[in-house]
Amino acid sequence: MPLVKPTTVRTGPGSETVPAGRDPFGPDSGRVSAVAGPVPADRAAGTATLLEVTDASVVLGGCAVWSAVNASVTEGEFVAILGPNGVGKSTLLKASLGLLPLASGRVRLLGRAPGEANAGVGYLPQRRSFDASLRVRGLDVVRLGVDGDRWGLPVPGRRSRQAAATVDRLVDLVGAGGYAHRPVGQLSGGEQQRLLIAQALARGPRLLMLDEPLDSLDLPNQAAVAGLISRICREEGVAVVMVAHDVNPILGYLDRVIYLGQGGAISGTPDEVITSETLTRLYGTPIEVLTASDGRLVVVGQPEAPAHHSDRHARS
Ligand SMILES: Nc1ncnc2c1ncn2[C@@H]1O[C@H](COP(=O)(O)OP(=O)(O)OP(=O)(O)O)[C@@H](O)[C@H]1O
Repeated sequence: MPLVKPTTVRTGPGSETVPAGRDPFGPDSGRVSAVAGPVPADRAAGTATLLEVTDASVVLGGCAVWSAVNASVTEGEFVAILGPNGVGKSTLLKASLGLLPLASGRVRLLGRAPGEANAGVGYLPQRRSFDASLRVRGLDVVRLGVDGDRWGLPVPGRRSRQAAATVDRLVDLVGAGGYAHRPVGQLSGGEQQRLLIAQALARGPRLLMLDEPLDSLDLPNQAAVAGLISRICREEGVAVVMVAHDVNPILGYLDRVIYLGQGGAISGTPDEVITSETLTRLYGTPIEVLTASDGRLVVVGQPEAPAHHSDRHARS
């Protein structure tokens, strides 16, 4: 029987999306300005359920990736999806977005069926990087998030100015002003990641879904990008669901974690979930969680992914 501890589901006032072409942070947007100060406490700590996964399962290539998963994300929360390689962390994001089908159960994203509300979600897929020879500027990468759906067609003057202003605000927000004019292929991994986060914020999403945004960054850059994501969550009121291999760079910022194991998931606060007892129960094998002298958590004995999942990235 899968080990699943359903998360608390709080209900709220439903959802809305920002129509394409409107400045997502403009005065009529209902959104918090990308350069404004902290959001009011009631907005940052809202009660609307943005993502609700109920008794869900996904089957890929004839094999169950996970089943009977329950999880939720509430407005303003910072939630990490954790677990070993191949356990289905990216699959949970993709199924939530309607990019992969559910075999059973239900997902509601911003109060709607998967795929119906994606304009209100900023999604950063796994392992995006730019070829070193790419001459496109960082600014243009962010701009693609604002009006990339127009496939290069010219936009009227006022909308073009609005889009440029939005790009400027987003570049400031992620601290990329010093290098956004340079070709993106020449930027460091951390700089590229900041620009991609700005792109994901371009439509003024209520929810950011980030798939291993700290992957392949060095420790100082992991800390800096983790701090940036937390600031976006707290100050802009954008909920964050982030897939991570290592919880340590984000541990101090997290409201909750969803820990995936073979057959199910457990969610709760990091203190509740990342314990020897809970992970041993999830994996059905002895797991030890050790705390290093600097406060970092080390999970010992975590099982590897099932063998049939070894070619996962080739097919996703
Ligand atoms: N399109 C697909 N067809 C068949 N199997 C797939 C497909 N996409 C993913 N899988 C399998 O589903 C499993 C879960 O993949 P997923 O990428 O979600 O894992 P993950 O936990 O995010 O892994 P990692 O930590 O390595 O990124 C993988 O082992 C993979 O082999």
